[in-house]
Amino acid sequence: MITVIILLVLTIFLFHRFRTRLSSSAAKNLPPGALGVPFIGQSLSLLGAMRTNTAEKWLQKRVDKYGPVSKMTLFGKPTVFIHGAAANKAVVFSGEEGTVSNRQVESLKMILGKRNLTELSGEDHKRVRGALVWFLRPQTLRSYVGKMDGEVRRHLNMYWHGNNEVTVAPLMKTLTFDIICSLLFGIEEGTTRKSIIECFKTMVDGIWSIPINLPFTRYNHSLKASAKAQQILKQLLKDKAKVMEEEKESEVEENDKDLISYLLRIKNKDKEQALSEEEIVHNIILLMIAGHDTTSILLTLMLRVLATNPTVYAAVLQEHEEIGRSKERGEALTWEDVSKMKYTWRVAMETLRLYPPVFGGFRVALKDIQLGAYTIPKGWQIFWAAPMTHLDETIFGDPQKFEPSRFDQNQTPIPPFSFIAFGGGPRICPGYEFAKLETLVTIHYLITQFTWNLSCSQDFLTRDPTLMPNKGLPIQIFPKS
Ligand code: HEM
Repeated sequence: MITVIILLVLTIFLFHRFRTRLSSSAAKNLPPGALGVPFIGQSLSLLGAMRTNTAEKWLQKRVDKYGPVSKMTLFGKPTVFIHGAAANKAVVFSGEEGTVSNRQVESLKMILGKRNLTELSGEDHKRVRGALVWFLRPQTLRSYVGKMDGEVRRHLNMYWHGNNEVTVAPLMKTLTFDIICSLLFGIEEGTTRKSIIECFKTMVDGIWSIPINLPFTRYNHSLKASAKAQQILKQLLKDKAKVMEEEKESEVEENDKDLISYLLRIKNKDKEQALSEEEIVHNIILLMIAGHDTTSILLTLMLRVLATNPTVYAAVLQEHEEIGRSKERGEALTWEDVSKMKYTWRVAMETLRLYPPVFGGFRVALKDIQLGAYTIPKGWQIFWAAPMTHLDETIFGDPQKFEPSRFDQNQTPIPPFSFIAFGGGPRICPGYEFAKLETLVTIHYLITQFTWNLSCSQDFLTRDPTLMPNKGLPIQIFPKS
């Protein structure tokens, strides 16, 4: 009974807020499309389509009916959906201060924490992003290749060798989570890592959900998991700060610093800690989610592509066998070895074109924006979706064909604002180089140590909320001698 009353009051309140906001936009030339039931609008229908991996078709229907710009209601907010390179340029890639800002769905903000990078704008965004980008740049990553190499080999010895069949998706999640924990945060194997992993599994579940905080909702479970993860991370920060206090500056080896120590150490011009404790914790959570739930999907889908495309498999294998021949047995890969894996990276990019792990994202209009004949009113949410542009046959001819040569820089370059698996503009993914290194090192050891066959006859993709083969991609594996 109490639940019903709460829901009723919530609905009346939201309906009122929604009506007030809409009436101020009435005079403008709004894009076509219906806003639907207040607050809910098209959210459930889109979420349903995502779960059955038919969201592209769902959006294509809108594009066919209304054109590339249309309005709807998503996750409680009036929203304009945009499609195509021109709209991507105007919104996703727009660096113009004061026109658009990033906007994540309410559930993401509350689960990741309100000081996470995707919620910050202006100077705050530059300050925090600058700190993360410094740590994720190639010059810093170079010194991590050996450690990453060690993590991948340890993982294969623990979870792959000695088995005839494995399920790829959960293993790739474990691997990428372990790499992030160890390389970025200095959280090595043990109880802290285990408790954090458990929290993250639950957190991810509620990220794209309707933000109704009642005991039975996914959103509620995710919020609780987030609170627990934040507690663990705050304690970790305290422990690191204590160690740093005791450490003499001369003992701080540049390469031994993990991202947390680095973030605790950087100072602003007044010689105060540049990032608050809350900002560090919220951004560790962001990096853990953004960094492992994306690359793990890419790796899973690459294994699927390699299992079903013998020509691509043979070319990738050749590239890695050549690199392997120049190494002593057991010798770790170097930055130079990884930079030779050009064809493999094209295969990764083509995989991301067809199956972008991040379906799309949100921005918010900071003032009225004119897009073609339509106005996007100030305060409205803007929704962009990567697969729509990636499957546009005017940009990528024969778009369903798997063709890594599209990403060969010596051939015709990809038109600007058309490949958006990593987003674009001032928000473009800062983890690109990290993801690239991790993907290439992992594929090297997988393809030189194993062959594999898909063992699930009815294999298809779902999005719940992230892209995934329905059964997690079980495969039979055969170690090479
Ligand atoms: C295949 C792997 C990955 C893909 C496809 C991917 C994709 C994306 C996309 C689409 C965005 C949104 C960009 C926008 O709004 O314009 C994003 C943002 C972000 N990604 Fe990644 N990502 C990947 C790996 C990583 C990794 C490994 C990390 C960290 C180690 C990372 C950290 C971030 C962060 C911090 C943001 C927020 C940037 C901001 O708001 O300024 N990502 N990523």
